[in-house]
Amino acid sequence: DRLNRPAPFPPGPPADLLVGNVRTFPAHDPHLGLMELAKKYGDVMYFNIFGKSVVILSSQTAASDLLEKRSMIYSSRPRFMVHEMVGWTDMLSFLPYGEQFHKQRKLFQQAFTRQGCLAFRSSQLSQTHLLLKKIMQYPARFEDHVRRFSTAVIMEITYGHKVTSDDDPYVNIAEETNRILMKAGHSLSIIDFFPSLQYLPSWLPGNWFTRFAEDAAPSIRNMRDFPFEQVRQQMASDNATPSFMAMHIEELERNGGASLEDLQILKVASSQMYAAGAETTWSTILNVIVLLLLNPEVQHKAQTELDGVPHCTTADDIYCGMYIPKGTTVLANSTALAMDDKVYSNPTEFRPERFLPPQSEPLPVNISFGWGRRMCPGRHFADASVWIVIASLLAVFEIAPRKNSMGQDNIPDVKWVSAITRLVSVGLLR
Ligand code: HEM
Repeated sequence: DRLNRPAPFPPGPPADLLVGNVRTFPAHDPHLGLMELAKKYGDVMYFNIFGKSVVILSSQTAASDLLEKRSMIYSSRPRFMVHEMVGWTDMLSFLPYGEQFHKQRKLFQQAFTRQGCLAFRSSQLSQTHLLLKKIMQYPARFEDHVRRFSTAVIMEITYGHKVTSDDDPYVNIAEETNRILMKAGHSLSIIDFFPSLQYLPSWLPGNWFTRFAEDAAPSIRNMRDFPFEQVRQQMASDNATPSFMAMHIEELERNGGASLEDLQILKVASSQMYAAGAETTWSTILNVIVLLLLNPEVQHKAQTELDGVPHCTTADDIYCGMYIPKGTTVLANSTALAMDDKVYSNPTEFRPERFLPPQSEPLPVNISFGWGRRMCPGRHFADASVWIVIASLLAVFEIAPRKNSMGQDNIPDVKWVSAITRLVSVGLLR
């Protein structure tokens, strides 16, 4: 096999005979473990996990060279069996590079251009006002208010639905889907390596994925069908509020009618909006609040960005003399990129002015929003949500720890947990 390879694999820890790097791939806090390993093995590291190739990129140069400049062949996604079992493979985030990917991505790109996002500004502003009011009334529950803000904005722009109560059917359905998404995760599980395990009966101990798939499928169908039916009914009775879904249905009808396939793609793309846009936005806002509160001791613990969403290659490639085979899972480790002291001076220090002249350190746009043809299509919208909320909070409130009975600052013990993003664990700030 080694003789047939056009170049050696990138360097990486030694592999065991059958299982490859299963023992040497960091299992806990992989973003930190991989950052350590990169010091020894370099910016482009190779792992073999049960025969599957995984490449970890640990510098902005390598990530940009491959995921941006060669995005023609680095823009697919690895297959996740758990997603296939719950019927989730048609969601843009998980689609392999190809026709379906282009169709769905186009819906996002049409709606979320820098200019197009202005249509959503009034919803972002009115929800921000509501957020400020809620924080004023119940400051101890600010995490709940921020979560509610992100969800409400997404529901309003996607379906034209205004969230008015804590027991909102759209929110309940969306939170149920979020729970499923968090459980399914973005990482490979044992059935990705041994797909036949999916056919084992669900009662078998350890076979959580079959039971999970059975439980999750109805919620996912509901998340797609319920809001769609509501918008269709509102459009039929002429009282639909402008939204991503209504806008695309109108456009399809103007262009000669919507086929069942068009409508299915639209339903899936709309339901993806909550999955991709809610937690990412609230965790970014909460992390900034916590950084402002705790500055300067603990900031290095926070990672507002995703730990990285895996890409997958669709052709063999050679990079700097290293062979990266077709079908390799390629992941840029955001933590290693953000903490690179060749790019950022004292990277663990929370110093936002580092991005302004005279230092003008590079903005971490790709670290936060991803790369090449898979870069986050909601980035202009998300950027505006975070900016409006943080600027408004700073204008109205002072973010400071509460005092204890002795009048001293009660510094909370903040922990970050891994979900879609790494986020402040809910409840710890109360
Ligand atoms: C602060 C908030 C957000 C952050 C940090 C964020 C970050 C990301 C990242 C890192 C990716 C993966 C890119 C890659 O594979 O290279 C992604 C994908 C995606 N994001 Fe966002 N995002 C945010 C908000 C949003 C919002 C509000 C929406 C929708 C309105 C959205 C829609 C999507 C979609 C649909 C994808 C999948 C794209 C694809 O696979 O082609 N995101 N996002």
